[in-house]
Amino acid sequence: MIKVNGIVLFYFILNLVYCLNNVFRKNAYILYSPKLIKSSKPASRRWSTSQNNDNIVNLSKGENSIEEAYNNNIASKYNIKNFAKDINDNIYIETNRRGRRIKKNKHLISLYNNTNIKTSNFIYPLFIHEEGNEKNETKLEGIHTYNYEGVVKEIEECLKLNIHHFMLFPVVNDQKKSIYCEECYNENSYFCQTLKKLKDKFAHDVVIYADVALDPYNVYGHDGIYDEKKREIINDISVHTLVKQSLCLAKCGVDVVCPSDSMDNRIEQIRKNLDFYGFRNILILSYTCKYASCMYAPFRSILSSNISHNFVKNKQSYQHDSNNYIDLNNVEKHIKEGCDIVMVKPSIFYLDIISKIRSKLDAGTNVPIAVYNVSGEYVMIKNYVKSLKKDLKYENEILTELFKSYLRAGANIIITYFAKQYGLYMLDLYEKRIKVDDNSSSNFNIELTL
Ligand SMILES: NCC(=O)CCC(=O)O
Repeated sequence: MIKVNGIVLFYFILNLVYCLNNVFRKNAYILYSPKLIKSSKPASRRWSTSQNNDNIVNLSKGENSIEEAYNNNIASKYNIKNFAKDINDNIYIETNRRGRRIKKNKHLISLYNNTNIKTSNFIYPLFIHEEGNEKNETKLEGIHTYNYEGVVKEIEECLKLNIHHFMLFPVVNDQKKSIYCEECYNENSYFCQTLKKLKDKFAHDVVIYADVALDPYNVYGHDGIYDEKKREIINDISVHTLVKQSLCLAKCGVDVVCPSDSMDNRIEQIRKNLDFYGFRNILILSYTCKYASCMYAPFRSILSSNISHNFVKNKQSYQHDSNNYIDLNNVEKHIKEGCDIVMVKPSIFYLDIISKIRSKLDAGTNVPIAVYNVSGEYVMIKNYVKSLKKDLKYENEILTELFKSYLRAGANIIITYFAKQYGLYMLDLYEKRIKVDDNSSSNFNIELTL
C-alpha cells in the first residue's frame, strides 16, 4: 500500500513539476517523449495543431489504425526529438531552415524572382511581302505578312506594348529567286526599301534585325549556294554573297545583322567587311547554335523556301546536329570573330544548350543569349490549346511558363511570334491591377513582372 502511494506521489510530483515548467518557462521548448505520454484522446486528433502532450499515445504492438502505424513509424524511424511544442502548445518540427517561409506571400516570392518576363526583352519576327494588301493571312493562325504600310501599323501597336525589337524577313516572289541569290543584295528591292523607310520613320525608337541567309532568294531553298555539279552547298562562295548581303542590309539602316546561314567563318568576314565600310556600330546576332530541326516547316511555307530541285534534301551539312555538343565550340569562335549576341534555336528541345552557353559566358565574356521560339513551336502551342478547346488566357499562361524556362536556362532575349499577343496579355493584367491597386495610370509601365 505504501509502495502504491509512493508511486502515486511520485507521479503527482512529476506532473506538478511539468505544469510549473509550462507556466513559468514560457519561452522554453518543451520536448516531448512519446514513451512517457499516454493518450486518452482519439488517435485522429493526435497530429492536430492544438493538441497537448497527452494526445501522444504510447505506441504499442497490436494497434490497427493506419494513423497509429504511421505515427509509430515516425517515432521509431526518424528522430522524434525534432518535434517540439511551442509556447501555444502547437507541435512543430525543430529546424532552422524552412523553404516555405519565403513563399509566404506573392511579394516575398517576387523578392527572389530572377526570371521576370519583360516585353522589352522580346524580338518580334515580321514578314514583309512585296506588294498588295497591307496585311495577308498565312496558313499559320495569327501570323501575317505585311507591306510597308501594314508593318508600320503593326510596329506602332507593338511600341505601345514596349516591344522595340523587330526581326524582318522578306517574302520574295518566285521570279526573283535564283541560283546565285543576287536579289539578296539589291538595295532597290521592296524589302530593302521597306527597311530604309522604317528606319527613317522610327529612328532609334526601334531596333531592326534582318536575317543574313540565302534561303528566301534561292531557287533551291538552301541557306548557301548550291553547286549542281558537286551536289553540295559551297561554303566560301556562299560567304562572299552573305558578306554582300550584310553590307546591303547595313546600308539600308538595320541595326543588327543576323547570319542564320550556318556557313563556316562568315561571322569574321561579315564583321571585317562591315568595319571596313564604316559600319562598326552595326551589331551581329549570330545564329550560333541553329539545329537542323523539323520545327522550321511553317516558316518555310510562309517564305515558299522549301528545299527543292536538288539532291541535298536537308540542311544537315551546315546546321547543327542534335546528337552532340560539338557545335558549342562555335560560341567562343563566333564571339572572337566579332558577334555581339549568340542565339540558340529551336528553343524547347535545346534548353540544355542555353544553360551550357550561360555557364561558358558567365565564366568569361558578357554576351547576351537569344533564344528563338520557332514557327513549329508556335504551331505546337497553338494546336495544343485548340485541341483542349481552351482560351487565349490559358495559352498565355503556357507562354508564361515557357518564357520562364528560357530565362531560367540563361537566355536574355526571346525571339517569338507570340511577342505582341503576350504584350497585350501583360497590358491586360496590368490594367486590371491598376483598377485594384492604383487609380493613377501616370506611372504606366508595361514592364510588368509576372
Ligand atoms: N532564319 C530564320 C528561321 O529559320 C526561322 C525559323 C522558324 O521560325 O521556324
